[in-house]
Amino acid sequence: MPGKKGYTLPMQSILSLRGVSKTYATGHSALKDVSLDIQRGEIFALLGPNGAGKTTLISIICGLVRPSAGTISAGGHDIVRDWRPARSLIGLVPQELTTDAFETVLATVRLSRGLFGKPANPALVEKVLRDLSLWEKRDSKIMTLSGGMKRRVMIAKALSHEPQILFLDEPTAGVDVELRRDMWRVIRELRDTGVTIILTTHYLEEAEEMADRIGVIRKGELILVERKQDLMRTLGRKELTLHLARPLAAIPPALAAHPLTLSEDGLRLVYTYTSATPDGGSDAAAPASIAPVLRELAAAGIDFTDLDTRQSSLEEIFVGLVHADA
Ligand SMILES: Nc1ncnc2c1ncn2[C@@H]1O[C@H](COP(=O)(O)OP(=O)(O)OP(=O)(O)O)[C@@H](O)[C@H]1O
Repeated sequence: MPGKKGYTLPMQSILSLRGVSKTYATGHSALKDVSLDIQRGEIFALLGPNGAGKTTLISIICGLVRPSAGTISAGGHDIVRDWRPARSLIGLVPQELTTDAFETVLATVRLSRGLFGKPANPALVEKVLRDLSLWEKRDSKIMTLSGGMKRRVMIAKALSHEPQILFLDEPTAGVDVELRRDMWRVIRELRDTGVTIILTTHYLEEAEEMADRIGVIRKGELILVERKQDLMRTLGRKELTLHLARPLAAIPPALAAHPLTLSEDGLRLVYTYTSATPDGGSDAAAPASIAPVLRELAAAGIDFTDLDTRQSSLEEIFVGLVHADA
């Protein structure tokens, strides 16, 4: 994040990747020269189509897969040279449930803490379970829990050793809408306690709803990292639809310079524009960009009875990015 004088403030970055690449034994190049800084306390969403390299990236950071090149530091510790302190800062909630189904909630979360070599801390385990609304279920066997509860157990396990950075790999895959909202609330609350969150998701709505910043990965390359608002503002397109008072046979030549399309029945004119301003400034300037076309419509004698506007969703932006020259 640029400081007042425009230089970066390394103190704020809790995770730092430099030139990370991974070529699997098959010769497949799954990650190509990825550099990224994650700021303390942010929610970062990593988006990419299937096979883009998201799980590979997370697995490398969590020490499960060795990078072929590059360096990664967590909290200032190199994850290879200094793996123990680096690893203790990181919690991982994997896609698959890997917990023993016959174990109770409490036992499995306690055990996870022990696996990290941390001394028993019943008060902390209780707090984690309470925060995730699992305390009432502490003596239930995992297999008796609902899908949403099982996911919470996975989060509780990852939090049991007090990580500062939490990776969530597809936290709401296959979860119904209500549970997804519930999970979003849980994740936000975690962030509010100071945990830095990095999540991968196929649900664009999830990134749109939750993320402070978004990284898009395609074929192993991190093709874009942006604050969500900036992404939506600079790549988002707006559409102004004018409902005409009288049908038009064609767009008058005087208006040919504008990006206008006419519906087949000649009753709707659609004007597409971006809301970005030349200086990357605020949206306040955006409506000005429709003024000239409205003036010229009036001058051409085209009346309209109604108008509406819509802004593209993150989904549309993402599809555009991932499929551009793919
Ligand atoms: N152990 C491995 N050996 C060889 N190739 C692998 C291995 N693991 C992953 N790959 C390949 O690397 C590429 C990236 O896989 P990865 O699992 O990181 O993608 P992803 O973005 O997480 O996808 P998804 O969204 O489907 O989980 C894929 O082409 C995959 O087939």
